[in-house]
Amino acid sequence: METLVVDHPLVAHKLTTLRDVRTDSPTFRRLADELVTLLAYEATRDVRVTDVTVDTPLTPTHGVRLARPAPLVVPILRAGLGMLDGMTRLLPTAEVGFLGMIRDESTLKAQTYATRLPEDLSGRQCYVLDPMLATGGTLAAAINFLFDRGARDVTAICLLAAPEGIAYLDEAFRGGDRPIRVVTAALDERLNENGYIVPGLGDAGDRLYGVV
Ligand SMILES: O=P(O)(O)OC[C@H]1O[C@H](OP(=O)(O)OP(=O)(O)O)[C@H](O)[C@@H]1O
Ligand SMILES: O=c1cc[nH]c(=O)[nH]1
Ligand SMILES: [Mg+2]
Repeated sequence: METLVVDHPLVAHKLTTLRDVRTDSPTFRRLADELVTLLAYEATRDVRVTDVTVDTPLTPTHGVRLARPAPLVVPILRAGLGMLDGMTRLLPTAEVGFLGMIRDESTLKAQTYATRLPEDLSGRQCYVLDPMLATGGTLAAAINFLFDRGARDVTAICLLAAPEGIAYLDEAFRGGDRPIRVVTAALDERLNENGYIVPGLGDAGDRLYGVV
């Protein structure tokens, strides 16, 4: 598994305000949206393209367009929804599938409450969106859903990741024949006793959408 921590002053600047406990929901939503676009620029570095010819006003020239089938973007509800617009702005031809997952806060195990994905993902490049990679249980389950349907490779875009979650994914998918990448704005210190990322930013879903 490959992990890329995007090292860029604009990313660090926006992440600092995102972490700030005084940042309100509207600002948090805007920053999450902006951050995902910056992370997506790096995350899509290997997106498949096909060669084309295009006519400029002066002459035909070579170019590329996104290959078919189009990539699939999969936000993990609820918090991952806050990253969808920022991603599709960069990849407008992508299709979108949905996974609804919630972590049981006493066992820290992920439960799936909604699945809306294409049946056949053979050969598809997939981009999973979830702001928080904590224990890694949620993302591992999501990646298994995609691989079970034939996805070719999976890139997860996370605003924050914990070392424990990276290690869990590395172990869970070791020796697999399909690539996995995690692109994140920061690799934080650790998980606390409640499974929250430290220093983190708290509960991403609650900060985006309120406590429900
Ligand atoms: O790596 P893990 O330990 O599995 O934890 C990470 C998950 O926890 C959060 O979702 P949550 O369960 O709070 O659901 P929500 O998006 O509805 O708030 C987060 O958005 C991830 O999906
Ligand atoms: O720190 C964390 C861990 C899991 N989910 C969150 O929203 N935040
Ligand atoms: Mg939550």
